[in-house]
Amino acid sequence: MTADVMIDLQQVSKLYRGQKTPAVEDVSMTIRRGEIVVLVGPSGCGKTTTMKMINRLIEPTSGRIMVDGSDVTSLNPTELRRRIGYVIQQVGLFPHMNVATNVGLVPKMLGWDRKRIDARVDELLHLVGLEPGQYRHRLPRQLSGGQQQRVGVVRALAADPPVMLMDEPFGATDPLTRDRLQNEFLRLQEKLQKTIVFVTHDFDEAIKMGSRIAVLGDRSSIRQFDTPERLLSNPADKTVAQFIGAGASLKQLNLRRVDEVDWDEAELVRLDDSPTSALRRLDETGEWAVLSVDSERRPVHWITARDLDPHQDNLHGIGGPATVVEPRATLHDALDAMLRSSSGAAVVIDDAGRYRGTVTIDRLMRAIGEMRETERRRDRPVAEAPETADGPKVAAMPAQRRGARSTADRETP
Ligand SMILES: Nc1ncnc2c1ncn2[C@@H]1O[C@H](COP(=O)(O)OP(=O)(O)OP(=O)(O)O)[C@@H](O)[C@H]1O
Repeated sequence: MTADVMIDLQQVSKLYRGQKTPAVEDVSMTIRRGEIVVLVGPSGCGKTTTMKMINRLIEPTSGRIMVDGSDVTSLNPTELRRRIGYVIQQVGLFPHMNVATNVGLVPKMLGWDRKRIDARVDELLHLVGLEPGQYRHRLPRQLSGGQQQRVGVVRALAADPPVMLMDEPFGATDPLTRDRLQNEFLRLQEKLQKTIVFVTHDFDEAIKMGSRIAVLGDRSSIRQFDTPERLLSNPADKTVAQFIGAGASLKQLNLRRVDEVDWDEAELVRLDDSPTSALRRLDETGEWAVLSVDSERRPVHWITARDLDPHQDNLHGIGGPATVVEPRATLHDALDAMLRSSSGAAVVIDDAGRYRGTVTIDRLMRAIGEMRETERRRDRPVAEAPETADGPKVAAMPAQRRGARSTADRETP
């Protein structure tokens, strides 16, 4: 096993007691350090069984699983917990324990002293935007679903394991919260560089989260194991293509992020400004709307000439809502935000919610046009589109985006 490989499944099978056919049959897969590998496939195909064999929640019937060079069957439970964090959809927080106790559970089992555990808990809560003073003593039922999920994620990170297993970790949350949690997690991952196995039913989520995606068929057979870009552009067979579904080109909106396209500047007005001055700004600039911001420069409303009444004193409560996205959100998220505000623009904000720029529908259309053009170029004969040894070049995909991803790592068995 090379140093680059973190998890190695070697001809792994699982036959549950009393069953005639195995749930997982002869699966081999290598997962590299620092990548997020997503397992997707139809219900019952064996995703969860495959994942749970990695931390021995399920014992394989045959085959071998290596994690960071050690056979998992040789590791004792404490060692397994130290090396592998685990996050599940149902969160699995203990309801009678407060947030701090839940998060500190694994460090406590590992024998850390109180002070070290407390410091680690606070550090982790900060990391996911839960102010320790406010949240460490709350019980899980005193948190929203999204907050519970955040606590579930940091609990798995508590002992800083190099490997994380995540089983539909954001599945139980509403779409908006899910988007936010996904973005937050990707931001965390940029810093933490964990090796992650992630199970989901949702192909869009797979595209968004995965450095590579394994599309599984019956008994966890690997139909294709590839980068999201290559899965979308070169599905290995009809079944994979069907699974990806229609609109592969549009799905690529899940691959590009807001900070990879140019932003525009909105005309900003302050809430205390007068409607007359806002009208003047609209006239002078020829813009269809101005954006009101509060005293912290946080966006509030898009205001058009029609919204303005010169008899009012200020701009409080005037206009339609401005929907916002973070720089690491996908263009798909940005499109969602545009549609929700019907303003034709998503406002980009920083960590503190302050205005940074806008992504307009025109920019988005241009980005889609570029993606289409890249696809067309890719489909042309070799003489026109230079190919790598392993397949066609994915020219327009920014290579710096996710460290572990490369276009030359097709691994279709
Ligand atoms: N404890 C068990 N005993 C017997 N059969 C089981 C057991 N657990 C799972 N199975 C069977 O093994 C197969 C794979 O199950 P698994 O939960 O791994 O699939 P999955 O792809 O994760 O499904 P889903 O997406 O619906 O969660 C299924 O046919 C399931 O019925």
